[in-house]
Amino acid sequence: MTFKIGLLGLGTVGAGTAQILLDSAGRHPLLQELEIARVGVRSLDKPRDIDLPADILTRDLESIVTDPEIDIVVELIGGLEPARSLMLKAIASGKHIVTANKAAIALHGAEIFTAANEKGVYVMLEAAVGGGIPVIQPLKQSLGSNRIQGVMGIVNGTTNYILTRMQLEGADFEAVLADAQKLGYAEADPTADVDGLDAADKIAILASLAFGGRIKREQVYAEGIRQVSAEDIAYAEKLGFVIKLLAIAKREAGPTPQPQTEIEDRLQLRVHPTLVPKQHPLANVNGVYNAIFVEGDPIGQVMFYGRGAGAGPTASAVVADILNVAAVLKTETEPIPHPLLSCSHQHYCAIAPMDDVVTRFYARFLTQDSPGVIGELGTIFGKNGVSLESVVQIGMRENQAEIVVVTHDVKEGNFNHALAEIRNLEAIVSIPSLLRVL
Ligand SMILES: NC(=O)C1=CN([C@@H]2O[C@H](COP(=O)(O)OP(=O)(O)OC[C@H]3O[C@@H](n4cnc5c(N)ncnc54)[C@H](OP(=O)(O)O)[C@@H]3O)[C@@H](O)[C@H]2O)C=CC1
Ligand SMILES: N[C@@H](CC=O)C(=O)O
Ligand code: NA
Repeated sequence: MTFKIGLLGLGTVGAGTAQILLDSAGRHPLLQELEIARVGVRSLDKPRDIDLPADILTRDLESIVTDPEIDIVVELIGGLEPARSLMLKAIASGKHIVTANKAAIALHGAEIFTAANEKGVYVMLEAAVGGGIPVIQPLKQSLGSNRIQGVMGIVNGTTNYILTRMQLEGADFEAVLADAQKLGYAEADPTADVDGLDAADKIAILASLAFGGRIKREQVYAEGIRQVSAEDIAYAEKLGFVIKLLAIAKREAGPTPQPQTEIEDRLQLRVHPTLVPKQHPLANVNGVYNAIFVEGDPIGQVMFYGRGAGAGPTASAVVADILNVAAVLKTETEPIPHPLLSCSHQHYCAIAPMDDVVTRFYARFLTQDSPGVIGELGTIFGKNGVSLESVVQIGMRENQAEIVVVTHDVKEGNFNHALAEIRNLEAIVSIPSLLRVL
């Protein structure tokens, strides 16, 4: 039996995928039944390292997604359009989809999965989160018996690379970003990565799978790493933390669900730089590596670690998805959505507003060097129900006292009330940093 693949895109991940498909020796035997039938690209003249017959390349991607010969469309062009329309057209033509496109799935997943379920086809997306790290299928299948309490991860390699170098070299964000761009680790337009938008797409997808409901992408709070300074990294280090961009999806403690009832708990969904205790497993995930830390009942804690990007690792996940679909097509005469491969969520998850999120905070204040400032800060925090874990004044910066505070768990709304009052204190010159603490 041969399964015909229509590959949309022959860039980093597309070429990596083609490379695996053309070199099946020593891999799963089912690979020998996969054939790259057609490849859609933007430019036919571009020199390519991959050896494919010229006549299978085309700029007419619509003709691929409607080609009756094609069984599986592999979307690796990226971006929202025409990726979304091409996937929908492929589904309407009865094709199964494999994609690495977290942006299109995070924003248009509901539309795409509804169409796929109506048509009885699969949409597979292992490569969309954590690149080659198996995390989508584990959430769908291997962890299916668990009640998931939280999913939290370092899911953006670019920002982890930048933060790791800032940590090691004591360098500032802008300098490391410029160097990362020169070395090809960060894209020319780094917005989606450094502003946390890529991580927000990914946590929206993970949360949907972990908590069994749809997520409105605009409800994911996203804060990037531009404001993280060398000073904060140094203070964090002294206090026993490293700073990481974490993507967090957490079930807010609610009543234990009764058998047969839907869980109506709210979710926290947020991406922001976070002070992570050095002994936490995520604190030791460095460079371009990604890791996803899951807590479930009864499994407890489990962490998935590896390369979140790059041609080979990402293509590893793409081809695994193709194999999963091919395996199902081989054994089912009439494809019906396989309950562990398809996505049948209907309801939207309730998301807690950020003001209700309970977390610890790190705040750095520059103040006049006058007596009683620490006392005034303490009084305002206390009045607003913010309990302090530590207050340190290590040094002076340009004739101003630098005071660093770490709170105990506090409702974000209460913390913000306290800050509003603190800003009005005469002795406060500025509040250069506010970061959350794990
Ligand atoms: N790169 C990575 O490490 C990772 C990427 N991803 C995701 O994988 C997907 C692909 O990324 P990547 O391989 O890096 O992207 P590239 O930019 O390297 O490749 C994109 C490919 O799509 C083709 N293409 C783009 N737009 C069109 C269009 N409108 N019509 C026809 N062809 C088009 C390009 O054609 P041409 O070659 O002619 O220019 C190119 O072959 C994205 O969704 C990305 O987010 C996910 C995880 C990691
Ligand atoms: N830009 C992403 C790569 C793909 O998901 C990252 O830096 O992690
Ligand atoms: Na993955």
